[in-house]
Amino acid sequence: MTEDARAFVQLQDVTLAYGRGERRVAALGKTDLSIAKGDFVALVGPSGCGKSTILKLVTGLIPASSGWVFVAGREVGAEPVRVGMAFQNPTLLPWLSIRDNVMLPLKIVPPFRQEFRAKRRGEFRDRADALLAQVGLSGFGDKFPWQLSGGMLQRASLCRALIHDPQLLMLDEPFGALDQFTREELWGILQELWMDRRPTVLLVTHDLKEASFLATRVCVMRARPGRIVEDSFVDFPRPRTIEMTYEPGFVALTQRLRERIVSARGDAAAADLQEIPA
Ligand SMILES: Nc1ncnc2c1ncn2[C@@H]1O[C@H](COP(=O)(O)OP(=O)(O)OP(=O)(O)O)[C@@H](O)[C@H]1O
Repeated sequence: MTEDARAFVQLQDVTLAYGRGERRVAALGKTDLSIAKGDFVALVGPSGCGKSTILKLVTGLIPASSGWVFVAGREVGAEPVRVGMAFQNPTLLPWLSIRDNVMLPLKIVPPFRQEFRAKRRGEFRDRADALLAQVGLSGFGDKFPWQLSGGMLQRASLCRALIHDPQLLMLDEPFGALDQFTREELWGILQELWMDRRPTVLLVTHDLKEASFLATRVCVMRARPGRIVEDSFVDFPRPRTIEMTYEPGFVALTQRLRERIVSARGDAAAADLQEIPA
């Protein structure tokens, strides 16, 4: 094992199988992935190729079947790392106001939790309101989740993911349930938040335009077993705009990613056929 000292997240020779015996599913074949601090990496690929599995391994939710996962220079789980998460479903607590939902990580995560009682009506409240304003939700802090639209809830969910200045931001299809206009608006907001704070981001998405707009690197995966088959740098200047997504270079990138995914699907199907005895 050789650890990459510059990497903030590193998967080395990692494999992951769910279940045992007849129920065993080889979700991730031998995988290496190195992500520098402050990088924004998107994982794309067909359903079931192991994208969410990589997120779970990096957050330490599941242990690797073999290999090593390092975060911040230590084996995952050895040292607490501040992680922020957002999913397709915003999962805000219905009985809390939007502001209290956003402040939730400050109540739970050290070192903030020790100061929560003292600062919840002052500094922490201001911090939540400033973030809500940055995503266009000024004045909505006292509302409850049922009073907001899907796009507004997802903005609040991004605030909750970022309130405790996470070192790692894990996003699993955060905009998957939104209409195209709201989604594009939120790409701009997420890009701005990332440029301001520079957490290390891992984004899982099925939307190749979203991956190319937001990420500095796009990793294409294939299924059965899951592996990374291509790792592309995206060097369009920032801040990126929606207009840029219609430019030839951008369109060519998304087309190439699409072709790579389609051909990887073919490879996977061929691998499956080889595994079936004649
Ligand atoms: N808890 C589990 N138990 C058994 N198999 C699982 C479990 N979680 C995932 N799998 C299987 O592991 C493989 C990879 O799943 P994973 O959720 O990582 O894929 P994904 O690329 O995120 O898929 P999607 O794009 O559909 O969300 C799939 O074949 C899936 O069915």
